[in-house]
Amino acid sequence: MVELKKFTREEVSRHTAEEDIWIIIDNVVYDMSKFIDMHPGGVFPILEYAGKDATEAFYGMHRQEVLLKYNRYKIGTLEGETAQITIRQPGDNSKVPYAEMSAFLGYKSPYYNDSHFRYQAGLRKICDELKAEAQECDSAGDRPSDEFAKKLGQHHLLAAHVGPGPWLHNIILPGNVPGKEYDYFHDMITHQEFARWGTSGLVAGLTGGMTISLPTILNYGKPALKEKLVPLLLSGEKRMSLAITEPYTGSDVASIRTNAKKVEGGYLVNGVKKWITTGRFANYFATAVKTEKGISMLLIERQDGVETKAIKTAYSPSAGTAYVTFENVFVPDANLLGVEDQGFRVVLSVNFNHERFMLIAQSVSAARNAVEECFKWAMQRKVFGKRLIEQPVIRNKLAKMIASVESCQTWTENIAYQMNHMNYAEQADKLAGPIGLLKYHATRMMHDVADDACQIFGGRALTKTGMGKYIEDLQRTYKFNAILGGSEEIMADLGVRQAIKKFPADARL
Ligand code: HEM
Repeated sequence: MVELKKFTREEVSRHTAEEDIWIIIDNVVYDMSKFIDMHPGGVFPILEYAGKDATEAFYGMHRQEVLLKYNRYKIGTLEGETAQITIRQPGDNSKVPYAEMSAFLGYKSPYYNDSHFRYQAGLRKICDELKAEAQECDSAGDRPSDEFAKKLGQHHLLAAHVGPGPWLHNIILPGNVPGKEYDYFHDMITHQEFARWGTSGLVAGLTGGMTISLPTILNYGKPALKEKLVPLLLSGEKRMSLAITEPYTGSDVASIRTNAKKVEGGYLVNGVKKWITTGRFANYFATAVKTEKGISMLLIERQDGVETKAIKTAYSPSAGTAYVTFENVFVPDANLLGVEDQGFRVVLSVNFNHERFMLIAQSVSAARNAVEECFKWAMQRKVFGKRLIEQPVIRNKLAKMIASVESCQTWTENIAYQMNHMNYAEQADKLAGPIGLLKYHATRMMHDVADDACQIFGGRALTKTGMGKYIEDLQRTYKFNAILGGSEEIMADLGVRQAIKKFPADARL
């Protein structure tokens, strides 16, 4: 590594002309001469700090990542002074209180073992390294590239999104974790780490559609279909969507109108599907159709007669949310998933418990990220000569945010523990209600956290780049988790109805 030059503060103070302008941030000296005319904040703010220490002013207006991006203007460090501010490196866990799950901040936990810690550390590094690319794609609204999807595939992270199961058994996951060890705590960590990107649209587009649709092939696909498609989907070479909802019907699967007419060797499908995540760029659609005596599930490959149109939603077009039209599309018998007219079973294999668990983990993580953002901002932002954190109203908002995030995390961990120790049938019997209630609670929590975080960040929470960019994403997109995978009202009602079923007939006040 090249040793940086050492300067005294007095030496820096002599570089104040526009064509020869130096500034100090922490213990580092930057030469702004070539950058000043390109500075997005204009020439004047930099001129004001010419030759001076701009640390406090800089951190009042920029995220730390700006320094990493413009590292090339660094020319030296201050003689005899050490850094007071740590520059976060890819893979680092935060040391800010409540910014990580407590077990990852040195607190005791009955749940986590070495495999979970190793996995989180390995995954954090990968996610941090891919973060800038993910954020660029999400804000441009682009289709996540094949190269990007394949990077996830190479680390087996598409397979990890689907949850614990045999598809992970012969692979090694980040942190050198054998896939066989992958349990619902690893799974929770997967969804939490990806949520830290603050790109809910892109994550939905890259992983969401596949996570909820692939189980239909894994559980009900014919062996030849499975053998051919699963490797392509888990490596990121192909994309897949679940196509159930229609303009006429959301959760009410029985009322779908997309129709499959039996013809020789297969089916002829006609109909429309709406709100299909990943649909705009999916190669395959696990599609609910009406057949002669019931609902069936067909795997439809993109071909002539399949049209996908983007639906403009509040989150990034990278989600690939689509309106899908099937017009006289021939689907061979080999692509029937499960048994004709018994598609409900296949729909159930999508495992709504797992989908909801994923949404819960993402919600808690996005809210926890907001806690860290707000805590840092409140500590460094000065208004009327005082740091924000010195205002009791700000501390009160932070307290509410922290308490609600921690309570949701603790409940999520309890659910993960139950999922680890119950088979599918027991989970379906005992956990549908609690998971429904937790999803309802987690997204209500997100609503409150997004609201408080916005008030703490002010106008910056309404700005897509800069200091408040994560808060802006949270407040614009948190409603997706409150609606997708079962709306809050349905989740809350499901929780209580399940509890009523288990209410003892002999219980009285
Ligand atoms: C290494 C030195 C610096 C670099 C690389 C840099 C870079 C940037 C960048 C990339 C932005 C756009 C940020 C965004 O959208 O979030 C920005 C905005 C800005 N910068 Fe700097 N900057 C530097 C130093 C300074 C200093 C010393 C000041 C003095 C106070 C300053 C004041 C501003 C202001 C006022 C804005 C606009 C902020 C806003 O819209 O809220 N910058 N700077």
